[in-house]
Amino acid sequence: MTSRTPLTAHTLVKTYGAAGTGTTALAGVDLSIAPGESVAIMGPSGSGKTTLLHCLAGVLPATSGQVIWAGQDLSSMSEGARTGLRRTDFGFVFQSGQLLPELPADENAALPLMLAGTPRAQATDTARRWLAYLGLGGMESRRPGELSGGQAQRVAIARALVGSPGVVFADEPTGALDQQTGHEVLGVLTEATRATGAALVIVTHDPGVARWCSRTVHMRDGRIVSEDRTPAAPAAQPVAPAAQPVAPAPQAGPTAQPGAPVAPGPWPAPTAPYGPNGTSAVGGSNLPDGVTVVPR
Ligand SMILES: Nc1ncnc2c1ncn2[C@@H]1O[C@H](COP(=O)(O)OP(=O)(O)OP(=O)(O)O)[C@@H](O)[C@H]1O
Repeated sequence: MTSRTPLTAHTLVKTYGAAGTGTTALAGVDLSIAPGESVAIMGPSGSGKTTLLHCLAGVLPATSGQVIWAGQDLSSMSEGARTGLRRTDFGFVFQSGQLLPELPADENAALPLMLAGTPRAQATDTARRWLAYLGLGGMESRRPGELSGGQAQRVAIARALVGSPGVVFADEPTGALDQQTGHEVLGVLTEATRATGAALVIVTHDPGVARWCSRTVHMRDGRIVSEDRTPAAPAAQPVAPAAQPVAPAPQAGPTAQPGAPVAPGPWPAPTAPYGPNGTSAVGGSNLPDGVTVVPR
C-alpha cells in the first residue's frame, strides 16, 4: 500500500508543440489534493482538464512547474520512473474501461498486481474479492464483450483499486454510459475509493458529479478559475448487517477473524458517500461487517 500523502501541483504549465508556437493547455495551475479527498475537475472543452489529470498522474511531463507526490517531483522524473510510480501509487479509470478484450474480468482486474510482480493466483484472488465487493460476484470469468457497459466500468474500478493506490484518476469515467448507469458507477467509484483511503480525481462534464465529490474545481483556458466544496453528507449509520461478504484487503485478502467484526484490512474506516440520501453506492450488502461509516 502506498503512503497517504497530498498530491500538489505548483505553477503547472503544459505547452503542446514547439515553444512559442504551440498550444498552452495549462497556464499556471496550483492545486493540492489531500489524502482521501475526492476532487472533480470541470470546465469547457479544451480548458485543460485532461491535460491537468495527465500531468498530475505523471502520464505527461509538465513544461514547467512541479507535481509533488510522496516528496518527489514527477515533472523531473524520467519516463521510466514515472511509469513505475504510476503502477504502484496510482489507479486509472478511463471513459470506456480499456479492458483487455481477451482476458476474463478477474485477470483484467488483477493486471496491476501482476505487473507489480504479485503471483497470478494471489493477484486474481484479490481481484475476485474486489469484483465481489463491487457487485460482480459470479462474473469473474466473463470477458469484457460479455459485460454491460456499467459492469465493464466496475471491472475497471476494481483494476484501479486492486493495487491499493494513493490516488485514483478517472477521466470521464461515466461518459459512455446512460445517466442512471453512469450515476451508479460514479457512486461505486467514489465510495469504493473512499473506503480505501485513496484520493480521487475525476474529470467530468456532468455537474451532478459534484454530489459525489468533496470538491469541484472549475477550469478555463488552462487555469483554475473557481472551486466549490460540497457540504459534508449527514452522518450515516453503520451500514453492514451481520454476515456480509468481506471487503477485499489489498493483496493480502480479508483480514477478518471468524466471528469478529470485519475491518477493511489496513484501510482507514470508510466515510459516508456524498450520493443522494447518503446511501451506499457499493451496496450496503457488500460493505464489510462492522464498519462504521462516518462523514469525512
Ligand atoms: N496532444 C496534443 N497536442 C496538441 N494539443 C493538444 C494535445 N492534447 C490537447 N491539446 C490541446 O490542449 C488544450 C487542452 O486540451 P485538454 O484535452 O486538456 O482539454 P479538456 O478540457 O480535457 O477538453 P475536453 O473536455 O474536450 O476533453 C486544447 O486546446 C487541446 O486542443
